[in-house]
Amino acid sequence: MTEGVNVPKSIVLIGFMGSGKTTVGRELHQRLGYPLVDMDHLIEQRAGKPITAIFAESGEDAFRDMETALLQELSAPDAPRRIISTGGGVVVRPENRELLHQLGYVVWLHAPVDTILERTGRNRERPLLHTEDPRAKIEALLELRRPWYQATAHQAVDTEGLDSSEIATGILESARYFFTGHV
Ligand SMILES: Nc1ncnc2c1ncn2[C@@H]1O[C@H](COP(=O)(O)OP(=O)(O)O)[C@@H](O)[C@H]1O
Ligand SMILES: O=C(O)C1=C[C@@H](OP(=O)(O)O)[C@@H](O)[C@H](O)C1
Ligand SMILES: [Mg+2]
Repeated sequence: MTEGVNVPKSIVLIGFMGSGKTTVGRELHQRLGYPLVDMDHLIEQRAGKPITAIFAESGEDAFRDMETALLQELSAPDAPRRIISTGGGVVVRPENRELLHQLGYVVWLHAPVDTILERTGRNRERPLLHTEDPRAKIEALLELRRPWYQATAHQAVDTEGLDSSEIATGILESARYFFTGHV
């Protein structure tokens, strides 16, 4: 059997909190019509509570277990082609990085720290940034995670100064080559 024949490749968005994964995922979903899975939203829906409550009541490890279980589910051989928006910490586990890479065309959205700080400051949805010094936390996590984003992604996109429509167009232009094999 030719490798990958029964595993339709999805478009997978990775990157730090506030890089635009949820927003660009919606844009790609609208353009392509592929089903959208926003992992955070699905986890919240299934748990019946927001991520802040999952972290507070069960801890970060329990949330990471939910992410890994969901990635395994999304990797089923009969899965449809999808748009998948991940949470920013999905790359911390090596088994997740492997699963992400197998799932399809992986795009790393990134943005400067000031932009991340501004975008994530708009609400209190991200428990890891409920700290005295969110900038220092962002810088420390970015330092740790950057190599994992880089190693997992097929494409990196600097989102600074671009709106979600422009970002989606850039992704689709490059994804075309990945899916068709033609340059
Ligand atoms: N390219 C962009 N330009 C300006 N604002 C953006 C962009 N992408 C996302 N945002 C805004 O930044 C915030 C975080 O975006 P979101 O899509 O939730 O990021 P993520 O899912 O990566 O954490 C939201 O308020 C969103 O509207
Ligand atoms: O970076 C992280 O570890 C997290 C990112 C969040 O998703 P977004 O990247 O969509 O904000 C969410 O999964 C959770 O708060 C943990
Ligand atoms: Mg998101």
